[in-house]
Amino acid sequence: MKRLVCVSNRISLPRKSAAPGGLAVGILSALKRTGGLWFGWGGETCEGEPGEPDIHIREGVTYATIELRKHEFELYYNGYSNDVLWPLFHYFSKGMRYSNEQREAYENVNRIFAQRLLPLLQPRDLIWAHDYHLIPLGRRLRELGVQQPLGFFLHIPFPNIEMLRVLPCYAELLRDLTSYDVVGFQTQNDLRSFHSGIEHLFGADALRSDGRIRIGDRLIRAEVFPIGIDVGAVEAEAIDASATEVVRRMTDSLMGRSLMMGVDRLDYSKGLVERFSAYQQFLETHPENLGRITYLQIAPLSRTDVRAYAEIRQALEQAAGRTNGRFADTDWTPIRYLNRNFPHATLMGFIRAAKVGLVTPLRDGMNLVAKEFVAAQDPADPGVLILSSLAGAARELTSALLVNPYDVRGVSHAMQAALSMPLNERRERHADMMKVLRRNDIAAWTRRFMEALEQAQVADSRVRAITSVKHTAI
Ligand SMILES: O=P(O)(O)OC[C@H]1O[C@H](O[C@H]2O[C@H](CO)[C@@H](O)[C@H](O)[C@H]2O)[C@H](O)[C@@H](O)[C@@H]1O
Ligand SMILES: O=c1ccn([C@@H]2O[C@H](COP(=O)(O)OP(=O)(O)O)[C@@H](O)[C@H]2O)c(=O)[nH]1
Repeated sequence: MKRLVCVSNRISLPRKSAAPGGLAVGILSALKRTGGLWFGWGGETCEGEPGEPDIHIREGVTYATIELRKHEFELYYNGYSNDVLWPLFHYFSKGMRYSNEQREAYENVNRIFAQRLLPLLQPRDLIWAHDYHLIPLGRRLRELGVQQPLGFFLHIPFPNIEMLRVLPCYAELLRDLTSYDVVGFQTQNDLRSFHSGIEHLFGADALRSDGRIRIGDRLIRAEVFPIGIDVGAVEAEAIDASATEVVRRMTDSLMGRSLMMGVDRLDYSKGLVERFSAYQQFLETHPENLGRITYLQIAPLSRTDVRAYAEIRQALEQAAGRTNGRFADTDWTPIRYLNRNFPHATLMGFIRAAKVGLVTPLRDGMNLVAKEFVAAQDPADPGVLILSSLAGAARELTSALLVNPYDVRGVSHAMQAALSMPLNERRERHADMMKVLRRNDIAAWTRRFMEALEQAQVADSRVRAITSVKHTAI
C-alpha cells in the first residue's frame, strides 16, 4: 500500500492542545486511519535559517515539523496567506492588503517546505498538500525532481475569475494549481470558479468533456471532495462527554433554560457580528423568551496579529456587552461569550446539550462545526441547526434551517422557528442529515482523494504517451 504524506501549514501535534481549526481536525482523522507522514509548521518561529524537521511518531503517524523565521512567518502567514488570500477567496476583496514583500516571503516559505520535505519522501508516496498557504508547493517539489503523484485540496472557497483577477499574480496562482495531478475543492461552486479561471487563462479547450483539464501534454483532475467528519467518533465523544464534570457544570448552570450555541474561530468570515444582531432582534421581537434562553458563543482567538481580526474582536465585545447590558437580569445573562478553546470531546458534549446550533458564516469553505452539531445530537430529541446558505456545508445539509447570514431579521425568525419546532419535524430533519453525514464521512473523503491521486498519474502518462506518438507520427 502507498504511504500518504499530508503537508499543511498548521499541524495538530500529539500532546499539544488541539488546534481549533477544521483542517487539523480533518487531516488528523484521515491520517489516523491510513497512517503516514504529516509535515508542516510546528508552531514555533526562529531567528536564523530554519533547521531540519523535528520528528515524532505516534500511533502510526509520523509528525515532521519545521520552524520558520519570525519575520518571514509574519509576512507569509499573517500577511500573504491571511491578509491577501483569505479575504480574497472569501469574497472580501476590500479587506485584502497586497504587497510584493509578502508574496516573496510566501514563495520562499513554500521553497523551504519543499526542500525540507524532499529527504523524507519515499518513491511510493502519495503527496497531498492542503490549503491556500501552500499553493506553490507542487511546482517547488516538481522543480526538485519529485515524480510522485501530487494532490492539492483547498479547504476554503475558490473565487470566480472576476474576483480572482483582483490579485496581481492571479495567473501564476492558477498555473501553480495546475502543477498538481489532482486539485480538490469543497463544493461544485468552487470547482466552477476554478474552471472559470482555467478557461480565462488557457482557453475553453483546456476543459475536457470528461471533466479533466488538459494543459499541454498534462492531464489534471479537478474535482469536488467535500470534507466529512468521523460520525461515530463524534457521537461517542458527545455521549461520553455529557457525563463529564465540565459539561455537567455547564448544563446545570442553565437552570432549565434552552441553550443556543455557536462555535467559531474569532474570524470576520464567521458572521458573528450579524449573528449577535440577530439574537438581539430575536430578544426584542420575541420577549416571551427573555430569561428562558442562554446563547453560548465559544470563539477562540485566531490570527490575532492580523488587523482585521483585532477589529472584529473589539466589535464583538461591544455587541455582546450591549445585548447583556440591555437585557440581562440579576439571575440571567443572555449571551455567554468565551474567547477560549476547548478539547474537541468537551465541545461535542456542550453541543449535544444545545437546542439550537448557530452556524451563520458570511462565507465558509465547509464548516465542520455544522456537521459535528448534527452528529452530536441525541436522535430521540435532536436540536435544530440554523445554517448559512453561504457555507459549503449547506450544499449537503439541506435539511437544516437555511438562512442568509446578512438577513438579520430572517435569522432572528429562524431562531424562533427552531425553538418551537415540533419533535417529529426535528427528528426527520436530523435523520435526513445523518444519512448525508454517514454517506460522505471523513473516511470516504480520504479514500476518494487518495484513489483519485493514485489513478491520476496513470491517466496522465497515457496522455503523454499518446501525445508523443502523435508527435512522432508528424
Ligand atoms: O490555521 P489557522 O490560521 O489557525 O486557521 C484554522 C483553519 O481555518 C480554516 O479552515 C478551513 O478548513 C475547514 C476544514 O476543511 C473548513 O470546514 C473551513 O470552512 C475552512 O475555513 C483554514 O482553511 C485552515 O487552513 C486553517 O488551519
Ligand atoms: O474550542 C474549539 C473550537 C473548535 N474546535 C474544532 O475546530 C474545528 C473548526 O472547524 P470548522 O471547519 O468549523 O472551521 P475553521 O475554524 O476550520 O474555519 C471543528 O472540528 C471544531 O470542533 C475545537 O476542537 N475546539
